[in-house]
Amino acid sequence: MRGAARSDATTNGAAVADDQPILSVRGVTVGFGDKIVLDNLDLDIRRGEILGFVGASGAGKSVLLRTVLGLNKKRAGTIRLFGLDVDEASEEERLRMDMRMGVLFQHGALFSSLTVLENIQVPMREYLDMPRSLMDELAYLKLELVGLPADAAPKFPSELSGGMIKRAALARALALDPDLVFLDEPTSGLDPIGAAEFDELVAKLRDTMGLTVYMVTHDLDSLFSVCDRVAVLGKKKVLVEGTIKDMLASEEPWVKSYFRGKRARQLDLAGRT
Ligand SMILES: Nc1ncnc2c1ncn2[C@@H]1O[C@H](COP(=O)(O)OP(=O)(O)OP(=O)(O)O)[C@@H](O)[C@H]1O
Repeated sequence: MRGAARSDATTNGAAVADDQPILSVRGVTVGFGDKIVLDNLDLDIRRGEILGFVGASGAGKSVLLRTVLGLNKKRAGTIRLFGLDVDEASEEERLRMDMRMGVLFQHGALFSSLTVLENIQVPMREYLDMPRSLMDELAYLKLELVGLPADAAPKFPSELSGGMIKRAALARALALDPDLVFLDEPTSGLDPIGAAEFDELVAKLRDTMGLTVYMVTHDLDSLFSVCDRVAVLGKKKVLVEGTIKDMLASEEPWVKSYFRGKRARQLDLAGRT
């Protein structure tokens, strides 16, 4: 793991030791009506790692993400974030947890009626009470962090390329200096060069800021180039988890066809490990 390990004097009073998962999901069941989407699912994310989360379309990757973020209700199980059980957290603790997480959603990445600068400032306005000039200064720093020029600040999302939109959305996800970021299909819709550049940026941020990254992706290149570990969702659970080498060695049918199937062979990914 390349990420910077550090002990965690947290702002919510819950100390997470370096070797403890930053996110721990145990026995989580989620359903809608009589349809069970996730059944008794377990998952851990370790501090400083980039975890790639994959699975067939409709397997429930977004449902799990939304459940972790508190946007979907679970029927059973526990979710611990930063060492705290989310169900036992006080309102104030929950707020502080929220401030330590950044999210880049697959769709609706930016508010179309706000400029890039205003988009980045949305979480600042929501959670922090600071003067406008300081917010501007911080937002420009975030722009620089994600490799966007300062002249992107006054632009509206419709004036940006797909790659710039992803970067601006990442800048917004980083607005509050989170410890943990969730990226839902961050490279979808980007050309291969744009996608590779975005992957490099994510790895650089993890290395320099010690970020922990939970990345939902279908992008085999991302999985091979930046993810430390991969978790595969199937049959309503995490079917297999481990390194890319573990994925390449797995005989689980979906994992085998995904990582050693035609597309993977075309990309000659196995040769890169
Ligand atoms: N609010 C909801 N109400 C009812 N069913 C839902 C709801 N949200 C998700 N589902 C269902 O849960 C299942 C899993 O959906 P989800 O969006 O998590 O899949 P996914 O793995 O993220 O797929 P993709 O890779 O295509 O984005 C789907 O069958 C979906 O229709």
